[in-house]
Amino acid sequence: MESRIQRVRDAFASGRSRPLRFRLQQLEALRRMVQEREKDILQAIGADLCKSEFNAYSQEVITILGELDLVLENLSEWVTATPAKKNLLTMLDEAYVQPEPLGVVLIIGAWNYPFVLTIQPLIGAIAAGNAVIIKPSELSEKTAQLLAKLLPQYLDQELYAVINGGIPETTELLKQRFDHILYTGNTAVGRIVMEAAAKHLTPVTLELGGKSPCYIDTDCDLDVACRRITWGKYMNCGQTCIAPDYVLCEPSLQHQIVQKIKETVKEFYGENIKESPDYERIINLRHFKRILNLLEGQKIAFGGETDEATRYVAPTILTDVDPEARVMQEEIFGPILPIVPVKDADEAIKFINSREKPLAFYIFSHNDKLVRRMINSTSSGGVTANDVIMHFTLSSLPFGGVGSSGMGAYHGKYSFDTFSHQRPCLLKSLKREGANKLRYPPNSQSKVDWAKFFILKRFNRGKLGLLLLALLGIVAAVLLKLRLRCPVSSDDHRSHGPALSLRVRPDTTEERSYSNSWLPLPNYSSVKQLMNQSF
Ligand SMILES: NC(=O)c1ccc[n+]([C@@H]2O[C@H](COP(=O)([O-])OP(=O)(O)OC[C@H]3O[C@@H](n4cnc5c(N)ncnc54)[C@H](O)[C@@H]3O)[C@@H](O)[C@H]2O)c1
Ligand SMILES: O=CCCCCCCCCCCCCCCCCCCCCC(=O)O
Repeated sequence: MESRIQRVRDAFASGRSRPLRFRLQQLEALRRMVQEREKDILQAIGADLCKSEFNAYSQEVITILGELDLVLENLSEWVTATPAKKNLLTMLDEAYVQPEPLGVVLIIGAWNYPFVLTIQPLIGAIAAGNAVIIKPSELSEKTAQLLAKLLPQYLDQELYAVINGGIPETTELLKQRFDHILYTGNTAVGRIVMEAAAKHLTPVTLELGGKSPCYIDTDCDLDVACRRITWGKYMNCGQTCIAPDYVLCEPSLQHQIVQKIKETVKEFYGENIKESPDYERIINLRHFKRILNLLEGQKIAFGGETDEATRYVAPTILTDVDPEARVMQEEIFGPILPIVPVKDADEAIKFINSREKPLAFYIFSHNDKLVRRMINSTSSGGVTANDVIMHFTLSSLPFGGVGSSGMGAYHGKYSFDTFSHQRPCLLKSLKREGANKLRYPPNSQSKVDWAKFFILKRFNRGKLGLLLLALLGIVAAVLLKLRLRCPVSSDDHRSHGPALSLRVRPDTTEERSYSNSWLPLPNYSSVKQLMNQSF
């Protein structure tokens, strides 16, 4: 494994992943791969998650094609250095921020959207000029195998490698040094990844999970709310990181919500849900049993049927759920929707804030003020009002968690930024050494005053800076002229001195040794008077 990673590192060191043209070529090749091998991709996802080709295409492939289009269209702009604002000290220099690749990036994917969760970060990492190692989830085995087969056929084989394996391989992988790790998966493993990364001081982006609450207000179109919640909760059999985990609502709404979701489930999946091509299955037996355990002792208002042989769990709703119940302690990641009654929106806010910060928060209400109040009084990775999941699809929004739901973000330009170092560059000339004496020892109050002026002074309008510089130039010229006409001795260069007291060319060797950057230094307070409050 070490030698495999070393090959990727050597390829990065060759510098060929950096030029814009190369990055665009690789991304175009990736797009070709998705288009030419679409059938294989849909079949692999389908086999892993019992997913129809339509669902695999709309939930995974569309996102990737959209991301590729966006990056190919904008990358030339993103790689361009951004000029930085300058202060008086650097007015004549060049200052800019240049994004540069980080190096070798490790992407660890999860099984629930096995294509999107590896390829979307890969797009960002390539766009930013990095070399990449991808470790797909071993639980979505078919997609993992397909990625290992396809990517080398389309991308530079040395720069971008797929390493497959389970916990032992990932553990081994995490012992190596990377320049960034993006991990998607559960919070417990997120800690393991961060700990391993800390040994090498490797920065991490952790895309984790959590219990995403959904508040339904009484002032709300319940029909629409329940349709959207049904879609987002039962899509992929509830195995979506940003699925609404549970509903908070006033007790009077509970019954109506159950009825409306029940009707929608029938509309979406038909009388026999098991037969519906749109309804997926639980990934494996371990997760199936875990979900079954969550039902124990709960009031099932709808659904609840299960079939171990096919890992089928029906769309299920639990009512009057006790906040202390097990189903309210861990992320459900399955098609079970608990409803926890709360008195009002304030109680819902308190409830949310008393728990770990979720990955998503959903609010359904006609009341725009309430929506904004709830957003402002809670914290979560992302928020969508009057819908669910959809913030994931907007690549102009950063996607990521906060607190225990993760750190860092990606998607669109945010991916590019995540995998880039924003390198500050200041290009000075070797001229104007005279002016630089202000920062060289020995220091004095006058120098401090000047430094304060140059660094702290704020100007209301941009052009005033230039005007000030011109004015300073004039002042310096006048002072220089004065000095030439009447050289005055100042024996204490640390004193403030009277107005317009001037430094003279040093006489002693000792003085010369620190003064070879000699220039007249006007007294700050006198010049300040000249400039005074006009800026
Ligand atoms: N924030 C997001 O974008 C996002 C997306 C999808 C899933 N998730 C979250 O992920 C969780 C579900 O995924 P999962 O964790 O079951 O996926 P998983 O089992 O596929 O694990 C994720 C990755 O971690 C690796 N891994 C597992 N155990 C490990 C260990 N002990 N040491 C090192 N590596 C290890 C796996 O090989 C895999 O590549 C949920 O909590 C869900 O909310 C988050
Ligand atoms: O587990 C974590 C990763 C989550 C991945 C989730 C992927 C989900 C992708 C969903 C894609 C849905 C695509 C639907 C596209 C068509 C929708 C058209 C809606 C029009 C809406 C118009 C409006 O005004 O709202």
